[in-house]
Amino acid sequence: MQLRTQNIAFRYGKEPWLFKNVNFTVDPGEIVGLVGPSGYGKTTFCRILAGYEVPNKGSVTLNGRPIKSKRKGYHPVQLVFQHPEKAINPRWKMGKVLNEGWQPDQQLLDALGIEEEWLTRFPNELSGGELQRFCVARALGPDTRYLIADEMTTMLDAITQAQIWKAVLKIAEQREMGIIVVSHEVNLIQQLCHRVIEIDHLNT
Ligand SMILES: Nc1ncnc2c1ncn2[C@@H]1O[C@H](COP(=O)(O)OP(=O)(O)OP(=O)(O)O)[C@@H](O)[C@H]1O
Repeated sequence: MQLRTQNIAFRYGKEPWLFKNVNFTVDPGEIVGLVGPSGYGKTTFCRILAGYEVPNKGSVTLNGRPIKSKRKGYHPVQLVFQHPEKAINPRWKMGKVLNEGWQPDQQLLDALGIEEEWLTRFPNELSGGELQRFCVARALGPDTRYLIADEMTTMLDAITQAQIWKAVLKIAEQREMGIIVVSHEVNLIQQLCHRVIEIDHLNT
């Protein structure tokens, strides 16, 4: 199930083009780094892959079929970004947040260090790192074929970062899930990725 963009171009409204003619592929089980200066469109590109934005031109396909919009059911390309507090309904208790798209099993909760007592709390009663574990669990449903980690662990301490990546990599290997890692942390990218693409080079 290859994830592929063909000749995609995108701009916000009448702003200048952020990118044009982008051809990009990720294979199942592959871990690809996406790096580049701030403001060059990495997050926007990820949002297109995950169906949150529609490109002005070109197509995004999974296994040769056009990818559906985020609004229509569980999306096979899941995006986890830097700010979990913006991705979680503040009025829901964490148990409900966790089971929004699927029901993660105890093994995954343990691997991500999610504690039972957190499930009855509201999001504002947890730390950013604790909340991010829920966002990761939520994104790892059985129908996830690709995970996009957009600065996913940037705000976390080294131990939490390692714990989360260990759990994610194990699942990715078991399921042949592809991962796109966006990060400004060179060490993290070097450690995790099979290949690295610079956003500048997406256009060439
Ligand atoms: N909703 C929006 N409407 C208009 N312009 C936007 C919108 N979202 C982002 N932009 C602009 O598009 C450009 C690319 O933003 P994007 O967040 O994709 O970059 P990035 O490479 O991920 O940056 P960073 O590394 O800082 O996260 C920026 O100039 C940004 O200001």
